[in-house]
Amino acid sequence: MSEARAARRPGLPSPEAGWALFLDFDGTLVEIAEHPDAVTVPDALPALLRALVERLDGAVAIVSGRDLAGLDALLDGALPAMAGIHGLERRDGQGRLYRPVDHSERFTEVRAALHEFVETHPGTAMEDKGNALTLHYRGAPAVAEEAAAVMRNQCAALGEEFRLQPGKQVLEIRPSSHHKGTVVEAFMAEIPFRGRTPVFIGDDVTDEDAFQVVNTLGGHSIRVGTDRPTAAQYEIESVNEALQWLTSLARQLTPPS
Ligand SMILES: O=P(O)(O)OC[C@H]1O[C@H](O[C@H]2O[C@H](CO)[C@@H](O)[C@H](O)[C@H]2O)[C@H](O)[C@@H](O)[C@@H]1O
Repeated sequence: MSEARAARRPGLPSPEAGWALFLDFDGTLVEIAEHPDAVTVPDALPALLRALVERLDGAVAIVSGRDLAGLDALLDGALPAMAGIHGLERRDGQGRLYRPVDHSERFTEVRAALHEFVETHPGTAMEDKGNALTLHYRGAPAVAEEAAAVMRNQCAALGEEFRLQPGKQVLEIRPSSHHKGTVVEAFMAEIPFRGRTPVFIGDDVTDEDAFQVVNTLGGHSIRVGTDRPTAAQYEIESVNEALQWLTSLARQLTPPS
């Protein structure tokens, strides 16, 4: 999906008990760090997420590019509903796991090429998620164009079933079949999300697919960051602002009696 600019709305939407809340992870709930393993999860975050799950009758999901195992470890298993690798793995509100495709065997040559690239380009790193291969260059920003050329060539060799997903100093090759927009659609077709108003908060290019689906469904899309055009209807400045808003949301929604 392309990045369309949405009509910007002032402030943020007023909390409603009928919301279904979808949250990106890196750059939204935690600050970006030098390396994926170096993120600091705020001490209060797992408890905040559990409170939101309680207040919204379970209709809260993390929708991330990371894998589920990594997210569970970072968030102390706070949430039943989560999607990892941009929807290539998904756990529903009842804890059922979906892994709709398994293309990991298709990556043998790409894996080898990326191993060679990171060995010869200090500061770069490869993240192997099985169904997606990620090349990080935050530690070597000067190689951005070279990294992009390698990833473009490798992705093209795999064919149209695969797409190259850029992100914050990261490039990822993954199947085109699933993205954050299809994740939101899948959750919204199921209890406890069905019939609610979707609200998505994210920061990166990969979140644009979800913003567009949420806009189409009559929900609220919120981007963390103001540095580029976005399909999101609302913008906030920072992770800190996102966490403060979520904290006030949990306070304003009535706890079950
Ligand atoms: O969809 P998200 O939850 O935002 O995940 C997107 C990617 O996040 C991670 O990479 C990003 O965060 C790292 C830690 O702050 C940072 O070092 C890196 O430069 C960022 O691109 C994660 O490692 C990726 O697998 C996710 O796809």
